[in-house]
Amino acid sequence: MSRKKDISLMRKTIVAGNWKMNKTPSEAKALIEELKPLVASETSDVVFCVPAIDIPAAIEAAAGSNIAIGAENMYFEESGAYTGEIAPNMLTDLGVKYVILGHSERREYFAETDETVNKKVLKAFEHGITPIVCCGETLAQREQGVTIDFVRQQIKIAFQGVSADQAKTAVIAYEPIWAIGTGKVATTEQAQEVCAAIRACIAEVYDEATAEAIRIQYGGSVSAASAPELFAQPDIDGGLVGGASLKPDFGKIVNYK
Ligand SMILES: O=C(CO)COP(=O)(O)O
Repeated sequence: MSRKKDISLMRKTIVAGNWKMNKTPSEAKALIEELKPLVASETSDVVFCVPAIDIPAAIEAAAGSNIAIGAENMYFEESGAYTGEIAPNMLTDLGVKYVILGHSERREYFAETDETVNKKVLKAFEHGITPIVCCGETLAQREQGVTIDFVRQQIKIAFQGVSADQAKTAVIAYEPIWAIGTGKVATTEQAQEVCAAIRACIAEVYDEATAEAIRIQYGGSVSAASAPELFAQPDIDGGLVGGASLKPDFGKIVNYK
């Protein structure tokens, strides 16, 4: 299914940084102060997803700017005996607006499954937090030619029980695992092909209007050099940026036009 660029213009670009396990609270404050003027933008939504312990400092440092603060993970219960976990209401209490769910590093190192990702997605919506739902294939899966089937399956499970109105507000991040932190960015064609397939999957599960509204990011070694071409693709509405989100280059990625 191919769609015209003029349709994609209706979706506002969203560029999110994923800091991963980097920066102490005081370093977070300093970095946000440094990047704040660089990421000012009228055309893109800008999100900094930071380690949970950095959230209060990040919220304070970002106050009055266009930066929204996101979390990198959360649990799917509001309270209870879940040592070490962070509840959605703890995040909203601080002013968190977004949460990354199902990042491949969480799936690989912390045993997250499509089913736990789905529970978290439902909980995020219940609490008014916009989920950034991650999906993406391994290099072996790409070489076996199963990328699209695999990603479709991840998305279908992640969105089980999510209403069309909720799905319209969600963000999906397509991050091929082989492109994360490797400097090996997917080609524009590869990224566009899978993002278009994700949008077609959303159209199948819901309807065209939902598919046209949902925002789909590409992630995996996004840089100031690769962002303009990637983000100009009809089905790519911005990026989820790791390493480059910790540097002044992030400003160039946000203001890629
Ligand atoms: O995992 C990523 C963002 O979530 C991508 O990381 P890099 O941009 O460092 O490759």
